[in-house]
This record gives sequence, structure tokens and C-alpha cells, in this order.
Amino acid sequence: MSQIELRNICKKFENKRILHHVNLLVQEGEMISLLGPSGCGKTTTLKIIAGLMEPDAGDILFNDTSILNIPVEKRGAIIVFQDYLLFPHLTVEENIEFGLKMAKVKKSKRREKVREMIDLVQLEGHEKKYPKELSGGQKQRVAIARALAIEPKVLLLDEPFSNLDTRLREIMREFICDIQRKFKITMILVTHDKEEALMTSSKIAVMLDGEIKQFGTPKEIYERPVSSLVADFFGEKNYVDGEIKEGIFYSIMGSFQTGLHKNGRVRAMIRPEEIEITPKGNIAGIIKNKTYAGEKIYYIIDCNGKRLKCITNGKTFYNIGEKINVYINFDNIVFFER
Ligand SMILES: Nc1ncnc2c1ncn2[C@@H]1O[C@H](COP(=O)(O)OP(=O)(O)OP(=O)(O)O)[C@@H](O)[C@H]1O
Repeated sequence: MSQIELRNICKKFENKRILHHVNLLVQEGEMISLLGPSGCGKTTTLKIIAGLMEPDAGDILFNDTSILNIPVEKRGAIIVFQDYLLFPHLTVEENIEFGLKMAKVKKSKRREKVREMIDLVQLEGHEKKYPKELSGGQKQRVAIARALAIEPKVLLLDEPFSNLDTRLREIMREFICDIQRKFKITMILVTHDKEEALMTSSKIAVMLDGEIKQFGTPKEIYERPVSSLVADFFGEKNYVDGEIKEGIFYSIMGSFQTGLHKNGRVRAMIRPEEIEITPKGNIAGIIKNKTYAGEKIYYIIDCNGKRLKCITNGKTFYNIGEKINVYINFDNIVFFER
């Protein structure tokens, strides 16, 4: 297993900047997510780590040793792609055996390893089938078995769950986390699904527009995003501009004690679920819109001219036009400097 370090990786395609000074440190045996919207450079980063693409600048180190000049087959980093890329003319066991054959592993050893992998990914009885005879989840397990068979130092998963339905996604997500824990393999999971990243990884690197904007634990990223760009990636937010003077936040909605000791112009980030409709609220408002979604209700509330999105559990109903009070605990609110 390897620690992976990316140092100032840059990449351009046709003069368009794709990766811009990407720095990342993944500890040995850790599973992290590279999270970002489509086209932000995630797959390019994986390909550069695996050696399928050259960076224009920067370095990649496995256990403190540069691997830039090490050819793909010797790096020990394997990518499992979104569409699995199984060989259609090979059976399940031949697909799994493929890398071992390439590495000239002896036949008896290959057989043993294939058996072990089939057991691991629970594909007993499917050994002689061809990829077209398998379900999406089974194909994915073959792809993972094929990758693990050659005992890579680093496993790179590119949107591994995106072709699976919701139920299978959950099963495969757990399966991959189990494998990661069992083999303590260093893994990078590329995803654009924030929940997937929050649920599976010890750390998340949020990539936007070819740059890593924040790298931290799921809790840090969710609760303390470094910018509104990162915060927006984790769902809808309310932003309220104002100023903090001696701990008090002054805004269009009123003035509120914050417990902060800085002064200056700020932008408060208020999550819809942090707004509570209650008679004991500290801000008066009027319900402007309401969307019923079963166990949740989404409201738009006007508070002194500022419209706030609010999510409640579906237990209490308010009508459009109704005057209410909302409570926001400004001690727990994230403030960005402006
Ligand atoms: N070989 C290439 N030649 C030219 N442009 C490329 C090449 N590979 C990728 N790109 C461009 O680089 C950008 C980043 O692509 P990349 O596949 O890394 O994004 P991504 O974050 O993985 O996106 P997705 O989630 O949609 O797979 C895109 O604009 C893409 O069109």
C-alpha cells in the first residue's frame, strides 16, 4: 500500500487549463473522495496518477518517491472506470485472470488467485459467464476483482456507482468500504455525488474548475466550508450579507449576537434546515411559498425583505401569507469574509 502525494500538478488541453496546481496527500491505507461537478478535472487527475496521462508540470510521489518516470504497468495504481471496461470476449474468470497473465504469474498461482477473488466478490456460479450475461452490479464486481487480483498499491475508482440503481448503489458502496477496510488499500473515489463522498471517505477533496478548493474530513467540509463555492456544492443555502461589529451581526433581517470576535463585512451562510419556525423565534416573517414533499415541507419565508429557504419536517403546516417567527441560532452560523 502506498501514500500518494500530488505536488503542483498542472494540465492543459489545447491551451485550456484543466488542472491548476493540484496538491493532495492521501495517507497509506486511507480512502478519500475527489468530489466535484462534471468536467472539473477528476478523471484527468486519476489518469495522471495511474500513468495513463502525463502532467504538464508537478510531481507524483508514492511513499515519498517520484513515480513520474515509472511506466503504467509498474506503478501499481489501477483505475476502475465507470463503464468497467471488461473484455467482452473473456469470461468472468478470464477477465479476473487477465492482469495476472500479463504479469506472467504461474498458472497454478493464477487459478488460486482467481478463486480467491471470485469468493471475495461473491460471484460463485458466474465464473463461465461473459460480461453481457451479467447485471450492472456483477460487472462492477468483476472489474473490482480484476483490479484487486494484481494486488495494486493504489486503487482509483472513477464514478464506480453511477451506472447502478439506488439499492445496488448502497450495496456496492458498503461492499467497497468493506474491501477497503479489509485490505487497507489506499483508495481514491471520484464522484460528483456529495452524499456518496460524505458517507464513504475519511477525507474529501472538493475540486472545482481544476483546483482543489478544500481538503478535509466530511464534518469539516460540511460544517466549515472555506467558501460559498464549496458550501453551494453541498446543497441549497441562504446567504445574508451584513457586518459584524463587536460580536453583533447587523443585516437587513435585524441584528443578532454571534459570539464572534472579529469585525468587518461578512456573508452569513444559513442552511435551510437551520431555520426553525417557532413562536419563540428571533425574526418575524411571512410564508411566501410552500412545497409539500412528504416527510419534508419546503417554505420560502420573507424576513424583512430577505427571502429565506427553510426545510421543516412535515408535522406542522403553515399557510401562504401566514405571519410566523423563525429562530436562527447565529452562534452556529458560518460567516465568510466579504
Ligand atoms: N484527452 C482530452 N483532450 C482534450 N480535452 C480533454 C481530454 N480529456 C479531458 N478533457 C477535458 O478536460 C476537462 C476535464 O475532464 P475530466 O474527464 O477530467 O472531468 P471530470 O471531472 O472527470 O468530469 P466527469 O465527472 O464528467 O467525468 C473536460 O472539459 C474535458 O472535456
